[in-house]
Amino acid sequence: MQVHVVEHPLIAHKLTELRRQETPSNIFRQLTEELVMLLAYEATRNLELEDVEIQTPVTKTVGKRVMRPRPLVVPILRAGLGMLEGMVRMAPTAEVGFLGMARNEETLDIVTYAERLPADLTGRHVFVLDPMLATGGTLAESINFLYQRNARRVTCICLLGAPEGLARLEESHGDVDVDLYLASIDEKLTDKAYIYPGLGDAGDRLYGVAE
Ligand SMILES: O=P(O)(O)OC[C@H]1O[C@H](OP(=O)(O)OP(=O)(O)O)[C@H](O)[C@@H]1O
Ligand SMILES: O=c1cc[nH]c(=O)[nH]1
Ligand SMILES: [Mg+2]
Repeated sequence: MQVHVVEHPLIAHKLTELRRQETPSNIFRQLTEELVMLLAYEATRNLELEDVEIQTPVTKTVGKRVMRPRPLVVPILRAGLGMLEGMVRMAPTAEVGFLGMARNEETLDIVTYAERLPADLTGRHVFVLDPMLATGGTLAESINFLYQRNARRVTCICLLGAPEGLARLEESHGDVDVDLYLASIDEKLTDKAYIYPGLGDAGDRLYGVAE
């Protein structure tokens, strides 16, 4: 797995505002979208291109477009949904699939409660969106799900990661080419498996308290 922490003054500034406990949901959603756009610029750097012939007002010429099959963006519900709009604005040819996963906060087990993905992902470059990589259980489970559908190239975009989660991802998925882009690797996990210093529960901060 290749890990990329994207260092940029705008990312550092926006991330600090996102972490603040007093940042309200509407601003939290806006900052999340902006951060994803900045991360997506880096995370899509290696998208493959193909030639396309076009007509400008002056002449015919050969330009570039993102190679087919189209990239697939997969937000992990709920919190990953907050990253979707920024991502598809940056990658307009992408298709979107959905995975719904929730971490049981007592056992930390992952429940997959929804899926709407193509049956065969052979040859697709898949971009997984989830703001938080804590224990790594959710992302490991998502990559495993995509692997079962024949995906072999997966780029994960997260806002925050914990060292424990990164270590867990490093151990798995030898057969999948995984790139991970993050705005920050935080210090550690708390005893309740929250990212420290973190930003709290991303899903709740985006959408309100679950249950
Ligand atoms: O690395 P892990 O330990 O698996 O934890 C990370 C997961 O926890 C959060 O989702 P949550 O389960 O809270 O669901 P939600 O998005 O619906 O709030 C977050 O968005 C990740 O998906
Ligand atoms: O810090 C954390 C850990 C898991 N999920 C979150 O939303 N936040
Ligand atoms: Mg949550």
